Amino acid sequence: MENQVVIKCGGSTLEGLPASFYTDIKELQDEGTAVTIVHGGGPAISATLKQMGIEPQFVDGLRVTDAATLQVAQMVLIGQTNKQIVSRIQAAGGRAAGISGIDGATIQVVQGPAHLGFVGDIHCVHGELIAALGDAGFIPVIAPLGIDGDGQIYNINADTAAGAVAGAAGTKRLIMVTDVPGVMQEKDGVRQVLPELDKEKIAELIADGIIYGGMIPKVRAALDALGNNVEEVWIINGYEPGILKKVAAGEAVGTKIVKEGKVNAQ
Ligand SMILES: Nc1ncnc2c1ncn2[C@@H]1O[C@H](COP(=O)(O)OP(=O)(O)O)[C@@H](O)[C@H]1O
Ligand SMILES: CC(=O)N[C@@H](CCC(=O)OP(=O)(O)O)C(=O)O
Repeated sequence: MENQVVIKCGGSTLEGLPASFYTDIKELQDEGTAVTIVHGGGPAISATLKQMGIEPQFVDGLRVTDAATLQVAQMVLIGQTNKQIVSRIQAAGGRAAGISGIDGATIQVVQGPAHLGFVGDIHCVHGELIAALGDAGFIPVIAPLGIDGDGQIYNINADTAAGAVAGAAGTKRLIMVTDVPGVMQEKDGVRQVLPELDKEKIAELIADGIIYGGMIPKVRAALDALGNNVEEVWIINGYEPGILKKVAAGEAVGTKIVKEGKVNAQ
């Protein structure tokens, strides 16, 4: 299909996404857009870790992943979150198939920085399994785990995974669905959405602590995707009814991440 979109569903939103969100995904597919979903599940992983008496730890929005944490991440991402999304798309009348980046070595990684433990740096994306599912009429739903050349499994931030999948597939649009209306900054005492951001502005906002935590991997993955020929990256709020259709129609919603020097005056 000509028209491709990767939609990253953040774990922050999964419990609260309206049924219409999944109907919109099905309709986009019906209208001829090849939709691939990459999902997170950070809050659910953290909740399970806490139930087990393990305190979650993050560095710049990335989870420090020891062997026990990796097991929990696999259990939650594959066993819980992935199937939740697949079942909701199917309840909306669509057909979806859940995999993780482990299957078909779809997301090939190497060990990332040692202090993060089993967190993979993406080496390459093998898109054959995603393409095969799409060609057979299924919406691929991908959990953010990867595998190295020795068969070791790694945890991957879902924003990073989505950016890499979009870049490898030559996708036009990457839509990051989260629980806030976009990247926000306080202006005149009011928190406002920044409609456009480029690399320079993002670096400034991270340095000033205005972009922090889980928003850091999101904006970094957005910039990486633009560097890999993805044309448009959006950060939007999944709770807003009809938001996917608004993006598809080119309406100005959320924050659009643009290539360096292309930011419009605000
Ligand atoms: N400048 C910012 N504007 C909006 N949200 C921000 C900003 N900086 C950090 N955040 C945080 O990033 C969160 C979204 O990232 P994350 O929790 O990882 O969500 P997701 O699970 O959707 O990936 C927001 O809920 C907010 O707490
Ligand atoms: C390495 C790393 O941070 N992995 C993430 C994977 C899930 C994720 O990214 O979920 P969200 O999109 O909901 O944040 C984690 O363990 O939380």
